[in-house]
Amino acid sequence: MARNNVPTLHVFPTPEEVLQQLADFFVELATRAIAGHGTFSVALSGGSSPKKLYELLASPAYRSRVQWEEVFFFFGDERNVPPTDTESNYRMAHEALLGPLGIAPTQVFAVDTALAPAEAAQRYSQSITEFFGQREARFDLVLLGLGDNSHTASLFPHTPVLAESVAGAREVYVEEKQAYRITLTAPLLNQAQVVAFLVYGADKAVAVQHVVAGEQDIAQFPAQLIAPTSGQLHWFLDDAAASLLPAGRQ
Ligand SMILES: O=C1O[C@H](COP(=O)(O)O)[C@@H](O)[C@H](O)[C@H]1O
Repeated sequence: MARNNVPTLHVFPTPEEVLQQLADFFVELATRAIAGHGTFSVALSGGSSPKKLYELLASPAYRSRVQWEEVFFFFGDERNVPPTDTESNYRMAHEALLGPLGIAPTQVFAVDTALAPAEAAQRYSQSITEFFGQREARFDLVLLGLGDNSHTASLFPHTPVLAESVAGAREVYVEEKQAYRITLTAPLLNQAQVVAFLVYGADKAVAVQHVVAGEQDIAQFPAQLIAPTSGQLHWFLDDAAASLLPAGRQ
């Protein structure tokens, strides 16, 4: 099946340049959102790629460029581990960004992994709904990464959560990890004003090719589910990750 979801690609020679451009983009979106409606809500990605972005945002060059007390942090997905575990997405974000910036706990919405996965997901959905109140749950920014198997958030290939039609958080058992995860669903991610993927490194090139330019096969390439309903979709890539995209799309 042909696909008509055309994202804006931002491709730079090195990961350092990609990180800087995405940090600038973050500042611009935060400034605009805070000027427009007083707050900036962002769903953070986990894994290893965004750590350097978070460190950059917390660095002297960036920390004074955002009104951090108006920023509210959520997580696109979480591993079913305690927040002290080295696998925890919360722990990584806390060490690289939230802690160094001294973000107040009231501004951070973490998944409660002390609960059973289904209950943790249900409570997380509820916290998101309560945060947005009467408004549609629409993050100002969703940051996403891409696994080399084309998963994003914890939307893994061939998992039942890919068929979820309700905007919220869900638990998912990921066979290849032999573990539960909690993930925001594609309908919720797609309600965002802006979705930005951050992907760098040659080991992601095949996945980028499948997701950005391949035939649609969501079961195999779940990141193809990400197509904001009325928001914008951006991919921040380095040359290596973009190297297999057709000419003219790099
Ligand atoms: O497991 C996860 O993987 C993806 C990609 O992570 P990376 O380590 O390859 O950068 C990430 O976006 C997701 O949040 C995380 O839980």
